[in-house]
Amino acid sequence: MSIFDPVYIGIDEFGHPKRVPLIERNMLIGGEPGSGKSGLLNGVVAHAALSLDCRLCLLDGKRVELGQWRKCADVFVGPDIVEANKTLHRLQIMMDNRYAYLESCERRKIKPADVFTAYLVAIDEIAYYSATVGSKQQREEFSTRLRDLVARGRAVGIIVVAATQRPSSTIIPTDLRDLFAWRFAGRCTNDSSSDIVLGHGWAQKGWSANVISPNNPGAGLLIAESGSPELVKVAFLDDRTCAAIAAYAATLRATAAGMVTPLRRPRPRAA
Ligand SMILES: Nc1ncnc2c1ncn2[C@@H]1O[C@H](COP(=O)(O)OP(=O)(O)OP(=O)(O)O)[C@@H](O)[C@H]1O
Repeated sequence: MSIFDPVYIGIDEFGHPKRVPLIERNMLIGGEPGSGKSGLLNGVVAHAALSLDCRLCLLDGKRVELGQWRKCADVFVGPDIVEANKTLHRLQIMMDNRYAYLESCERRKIKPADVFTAYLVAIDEIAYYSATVGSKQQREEFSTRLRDLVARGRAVGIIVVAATQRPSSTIIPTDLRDLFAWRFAGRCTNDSSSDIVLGHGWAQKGWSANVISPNNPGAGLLIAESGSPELVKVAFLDDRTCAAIAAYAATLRATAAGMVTPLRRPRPRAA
């Protein structure tokens, strides 16, 4: 698999597979607790983990939402704001170096099989780092660094996929929201939370994630940069499936890095 391939996320209203291109794009996932955000986030991380042309950087304040992918990741940050800020800073330095390289080659963006690898930066619960833990200064530092990565990372292969169960204007200001090419709103507690994820005015036009049944987790409205929302049901990977994919992806990665010998088929015996 490749991170340049569209990522399978579930099915649309007609039952057709829904795939979204993620390279050179970011994704925002919002919705109330239990609406199915982790399902989508895990599906995206699974695709990236199985893509050897993508490296993973995971931030998860709860540790357990993305914890299973730890063995496939370059970096895993738990509930530690200092580590989270350090990690985003390192990504910014890498981003600047990549831009310097592109400039020197007179190129504008990453291409398949490039000299540098794409990075998926997956964050479960932006609000944990941007509004809950640490000092005001540390939270602001996190928000500023994240905004920079979302704004400038795309062309150099840095893909940010971030989830929040608190879609409010303080957590996701409009100017940050608009930088996410893909936005998914699982069930939201009111029209205004739904608009904060999808964009202002969609609830008034009849597109509100507030009308999604609480008994239908994984269903939500997906919108692309310049499109209209569409109803999708995201795929759900249970714990066992995630663990199995993560173990397989970790072996693939170790094999590609030459750390373990690939399993060979036994040779047929001579007659
Ligand atoms: N696509 C789906 N199909 C069927 N069931 C689902 C789907 N997505 C989620 N669920 C069910 O809903 C439960 C909650 O989903 P999930 O953990 O993804 O929600 P969440 O929005 O991430 O919640 P939280 O914000 O509390 O982390 C899951 O444990 C699962 O049982």
